[in-house]
Amino acid sequence: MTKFNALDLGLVVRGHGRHYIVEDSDGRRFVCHPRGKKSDCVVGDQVRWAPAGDGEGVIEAVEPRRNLLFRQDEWKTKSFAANLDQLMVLVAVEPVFSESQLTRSLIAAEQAGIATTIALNKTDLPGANAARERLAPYRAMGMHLMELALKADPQASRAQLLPWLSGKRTLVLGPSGTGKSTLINLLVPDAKAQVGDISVALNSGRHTTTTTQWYWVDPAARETALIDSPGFQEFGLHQIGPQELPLLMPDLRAHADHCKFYNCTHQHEPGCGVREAVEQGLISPTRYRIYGEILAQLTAPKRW
Ligand SMILES: Nc1nc2c(ncn2[C@@H]2O[C@H](COP(=O)(O)OP(=O)(O)OP(=O)(O)O)[C@@H](O)[C@H]2O)c(=O)[nH]1
Ligand SMILES: [Zn+2]
Repeated sequence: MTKFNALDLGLVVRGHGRHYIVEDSDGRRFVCHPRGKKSDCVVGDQVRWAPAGDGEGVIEAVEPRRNLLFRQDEWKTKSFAANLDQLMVLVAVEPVFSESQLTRSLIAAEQAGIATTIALNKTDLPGANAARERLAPYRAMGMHLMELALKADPQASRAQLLPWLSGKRTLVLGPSGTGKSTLINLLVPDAKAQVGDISVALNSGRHTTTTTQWYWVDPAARETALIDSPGFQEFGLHQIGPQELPLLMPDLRAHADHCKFYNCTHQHEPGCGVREAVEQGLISPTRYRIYGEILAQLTAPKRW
């Protein structure tokens, strides 16, 4: 309990630098300023806030988060969103996706305790089988996979997506060109309107592709949300300890307890269960290589 409990609860649906768009329980949106550093918030946060007139308000406190998905580059933390029910990592047959970025997203979600699905779009293209093969190790490690053709077969894609999304708050992450706009437009009929006038009023309409966007798939009931996060170049995982890293990769984790040394880094130690599994073809060499790359970053001295 805080002294702010008597205040209204609002949902942060967008951030614009130092101010945020907060939606009240009736779906009205207000431009809010946080009071002090303590109320720094991210999209998806529940906040205690008070109206300040003229469609504006003050955020007094951020409610405790269920989870927070973020990336941690060497010096900078970048939050995607909070209080998520699930994550969709959207990749496509074309452009060919980076397995390193995919793996990094999965590791961050695993650490944050957020259930993840990999969705493969553009399965109508001839490269679909090659993409499926690249995703086979992820399926084998127990990941949930979904196949889509958002543009080529919108009806089937919609029918597949809607029950999975229903009643949930789903963050969509994925590289540029995979079909995120197509996805939003397919499922959110008034997407443009939801990004809305407030952004324009703030003279920050230009930020709409560089800031996380909250969309209601069902604007009347407001129970199903898609959260669209802008693309990124780097996905740092500096929030993760080197020992923790293999435990966040299900395929490595399955073999890590066969190692001779309890603190095995799975790099060059004798009697390493992980390297044995790679040699036996039980762990994908690409995944193992990516593990080594991330580990090197996590154990390197900080650059000054
Ligand atoms: N063949 C095929 N093309 C698709 C499909 N879905 C989307 N595309 C195309 O892929 C391209 C990229 O789609 P967008 O929805 O703009 O992708 P985006 O991820 O929003 O890309 P950015 O705006 O760069 O972030 C467009 O030319 C789409 O028409 C599909 O199911 N099959
Ligand atoms: Zn080992």
